[in-house]
Amino acid sequence: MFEHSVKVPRHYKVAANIFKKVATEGGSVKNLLYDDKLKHFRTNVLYALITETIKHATDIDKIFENCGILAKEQRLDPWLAKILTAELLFGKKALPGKSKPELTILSYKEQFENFRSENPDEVKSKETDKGPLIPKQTKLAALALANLFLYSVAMFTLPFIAFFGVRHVLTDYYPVDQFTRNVWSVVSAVVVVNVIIAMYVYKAYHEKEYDEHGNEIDQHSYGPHETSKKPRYVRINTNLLTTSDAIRAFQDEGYKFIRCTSGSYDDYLKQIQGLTEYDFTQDYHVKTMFVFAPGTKFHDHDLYLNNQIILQDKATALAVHLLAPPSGSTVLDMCAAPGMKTTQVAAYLRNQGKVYAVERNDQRYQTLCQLVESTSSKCVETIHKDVLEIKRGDLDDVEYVLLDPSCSGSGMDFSVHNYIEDTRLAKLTSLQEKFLKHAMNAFPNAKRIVYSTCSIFPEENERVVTNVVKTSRAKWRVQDVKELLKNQWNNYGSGMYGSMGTRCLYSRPDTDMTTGFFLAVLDRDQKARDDEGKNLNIDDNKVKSMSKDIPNGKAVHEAEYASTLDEVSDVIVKKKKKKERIRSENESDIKNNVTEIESDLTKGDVETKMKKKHKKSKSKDDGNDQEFKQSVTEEVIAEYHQDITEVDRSDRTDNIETKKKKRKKSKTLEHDTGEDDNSKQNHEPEDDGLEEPSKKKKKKKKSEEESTANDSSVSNHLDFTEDNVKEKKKKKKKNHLD
Ligand SMILES: C[S@@+](CC[C@H](N)C(=O)[O-])C[C@H]1O[C@@H](n2cnc3c(N)ncnc32)[C@H](O)[C@@H]1O
Repeated sequence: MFEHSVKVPRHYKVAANIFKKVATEGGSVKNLLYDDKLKHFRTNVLYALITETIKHATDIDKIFENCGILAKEQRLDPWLAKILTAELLFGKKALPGKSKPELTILSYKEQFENFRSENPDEVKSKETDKGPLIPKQTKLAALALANLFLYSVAMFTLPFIAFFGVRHVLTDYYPVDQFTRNVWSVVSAVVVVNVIIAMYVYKAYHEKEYDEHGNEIDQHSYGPHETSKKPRYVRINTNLLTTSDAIRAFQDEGYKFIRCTSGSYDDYLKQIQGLTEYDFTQDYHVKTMFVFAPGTKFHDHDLYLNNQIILQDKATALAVHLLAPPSGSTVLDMCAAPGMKTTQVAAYLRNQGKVYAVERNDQRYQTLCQLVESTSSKCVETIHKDVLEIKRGDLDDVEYVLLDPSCSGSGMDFSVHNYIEDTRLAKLTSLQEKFLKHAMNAFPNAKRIVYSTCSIFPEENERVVTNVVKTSRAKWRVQDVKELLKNQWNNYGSGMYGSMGTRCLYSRPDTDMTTGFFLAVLDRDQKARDDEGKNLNIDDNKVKSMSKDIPNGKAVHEAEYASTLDEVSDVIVKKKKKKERIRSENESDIKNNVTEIESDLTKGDVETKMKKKHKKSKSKDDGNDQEFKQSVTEEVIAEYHQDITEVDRSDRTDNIETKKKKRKKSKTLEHDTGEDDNSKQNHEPEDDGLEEPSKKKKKKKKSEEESTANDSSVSNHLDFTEDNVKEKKKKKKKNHLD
């Protein structure tokens, strides 16, 4: 049954019109295809279809005559009928749609076939299917050899001609000595040799690439470092176009939609390797993404120019796929420009919710804004800022974090980036760790972080993740992507970094047919989140007010704190004991112990201890030696702060010494500034944060101050405790005066 509403694919109609013009008015197919109206059609597909029809026109006429199809099917356009028949019998051997003309031709298929087999002499088309006498590749090879021959002839003749020519001219026309004559002759020969070499190099540089079938590979349709094997991935911007409309539009242009027939990722990989230039299929994981044959052009395509489709690699799209923020949620893209993932998140959220897209670099920020605007990513709020300056309390509503920091880009083309200086790599990894720590600490309601890079160096990947997660006091867990992708993936992180490494994903050009990419999914431990929430309720405002009074979490120098000396010392002793106990326990218990330690410093405990110590100190303070009291207070408070920091550090499973060394090293490296990295996703230079020393020094100082004040929950806790101590002291002083 045909459906009246189903239209004939547009490229068949266009082909029929051109075929009719060529047949009735004359003219060349190529010229007729150079029509601006056809710019978004795949002209090579149209060309192939029309020439195939012309080639078999006599055979088709005979077949039609024999079947009487045109007499029986009065409403069937004969030109279209011939195009469709050529496609069915000599082209793709199938008709994709369910339009009336297609179904009519299909209903005659058997008769057509019978006639062909019964009249092999009349219909010779099968033989002509064998293709040209000399294959395209052979022609190309012959051309290349001829070129080479030409250059070698030039190389062995022209320098001699130059040498003897100049010598002859100088001898006959210019009275110069023999030495000068020889010099000029040799110079001219050398110049000619170099000119020939330069021409050869220039030609080689601009040489077109051909695939194994001899078809030209369009180098502009790939990214700067993409290999010819990589398919063309097209993401549908579902803010502007539905996937079903996209499928229809591609079909209208002559592409055949190939459905993935089996349930496994491996079968899908086999399938996409066999895609012809006429086919496309849906990506196995990201359902809003379609896969076309390598080299498929889209840069002039209307859908691309209208931002309805985005040319984005599949691997990078996995980051958002695995972040999986539900519609309505709040997402932070920490390093957003040019905005591929930002706009993908917006589409994923169906523009419901919020996406904060942060970018530091001026120019890249402009690009980000443009892409956000043009893709109609309405739920995105762009923020032009260094993301490390966004502090706890600034974006507390963030639930999902996308962290795609600057990296070496080694995944874009291994051959180009397989060498990276150790110092540069160290600088990058130090920054990447800093970003990840910040993602973990500055957004109290964040549930999931996806950390990704387009690097294939484990130092920027598994090592960053394991180093940082180990210090997160069991608050964050690396999720197993194998489970998340239901076992339908093949490349994972290295076991060298333990199970955390193997839970991460790699996407590899040779096996996954994408750019090289890494990603890790980190989920906040639910219990830690609840605890954090409680802490936040208590001290959120206090932290803010204290941060003004107590810059950088340093000790407070108030004289009235004197009488808390002993009390604070008690706390320190207790904390030291706990610290020892924590060290001896295994990793899974660390969280509970830390909570225990923290509870030692809660308001109630401190209050009770203060009351006790107040009595003691009152008797000691009878001498009213305020100066002495003040200096000792300062000493003890400083000791108290140092101790808390120590406990915090020792709680971590990392070796504290190594960590200190690392910190020291990374600080030095930050001062050793490096040049800006070049973005692989955009032509603008990517701000990788490795900038000049003077700027960096200032920024480093600033960010150190901020990170001390904001980075860890311990410093919040510290502020909170100090706040209570201060309050208690005020009360105590008041009582004392009374
Ligand atoms: C790998 S690119 C991000 C690509 C982006 N996620 C996408 O999919 O289109 C890294 C970006 O982070 C930006 N960046 C580097 N340091 C930053 C910082 N401290 N704050 C905000 N953005 C930063 C760089 O300028 C660069 O644009």
